Amino acid sequence: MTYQPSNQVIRIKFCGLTNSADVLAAADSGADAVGFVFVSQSRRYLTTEQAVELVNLAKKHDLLTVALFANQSAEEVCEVVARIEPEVLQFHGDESVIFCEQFDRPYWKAIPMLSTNDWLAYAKQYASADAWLLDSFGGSQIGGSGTKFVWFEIPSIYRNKVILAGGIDASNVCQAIAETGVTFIDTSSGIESSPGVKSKEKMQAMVTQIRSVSREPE
Ligand SMILES: O=C(O)c1ccccc1NCC(=O)[C@H](O)[C@H](O)COP(=O)(O)O
Repeated sequence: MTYQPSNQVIRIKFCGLTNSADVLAAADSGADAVGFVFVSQSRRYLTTEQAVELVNLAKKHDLLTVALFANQSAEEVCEVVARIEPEVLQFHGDESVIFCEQFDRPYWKAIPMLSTNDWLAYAKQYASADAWLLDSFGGSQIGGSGTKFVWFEIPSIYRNKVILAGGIDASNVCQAIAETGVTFIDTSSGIESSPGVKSKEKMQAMVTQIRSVSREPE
C-alpha cells in the first residue's frame, strides 16, 4: 500500500539504546531523539554510570536526549538529572503532575492506551507536559512491549503535542502516520535485532519509510 506524502516534517525518537554503536547508528540514520531507560526491571536498563558516556555521545551528534522513568523516587530522578543532564524526562508510571514538574526540565508523560478508556482526559491532567506519548502499555510490561494499540485520528489541535509509540516498525510506520496524523514517532522493539540491541538496518529502514511520507527536515 502506498500512502500520500504529507507536507509535515515527521520527527523520530529511537528508544532504549544501551551502547555507543547504537547511538552512532541512530545519529547516522537521521533520528532526532534517543531515549535511555532508567527502569531497573527493563531489559534496556542503564545505570547512571553507563549512561554518562552514551548521553554525551548523543549530544555531540545533536540528538535530543530523553531519560525514561517509571515510578522511580524523586531522589533517583534527581541523581540522573544531575549526572547526565538529559534534555527531556519521560515518565511511564503513575507519577503525579506535581512529581513530573519538580525537576525543572521539560517532561513527556506516557499515556497507557491499553488501560485507559479516555486518553484525552488522562492526558489533560498533564497540561504542563511538553508532549503526551501515547503508548500501548497496560499490563505488567510498562513500556517497550512491541505491541500496538488501535490507532485513531488524533484531533488536529492536539497533534503537535502527541508522540505515537507502541509496536511501530518500518512495515507499519506509514500507516501509523496516515491513520493518526501524528508528526512524532517513538519506537524501540521495532528497531531491535535482539532484546536491548538495536539494528542499524532497521533504524535506516524506519527513517527511509518516514521520509517517503514526510517533508525533509531543514
Ligand atoms: O523500553 C522499555 O523497556 C521501557 C521500560 C519501562 C518503561 C518504558 C520503557 N520504554 C518506553 C519507550 O519509550 C518505548 O519506546 C515505547 O514504549 C515503545 O516501545 P515499543 O513498543 O517496543 O516500540
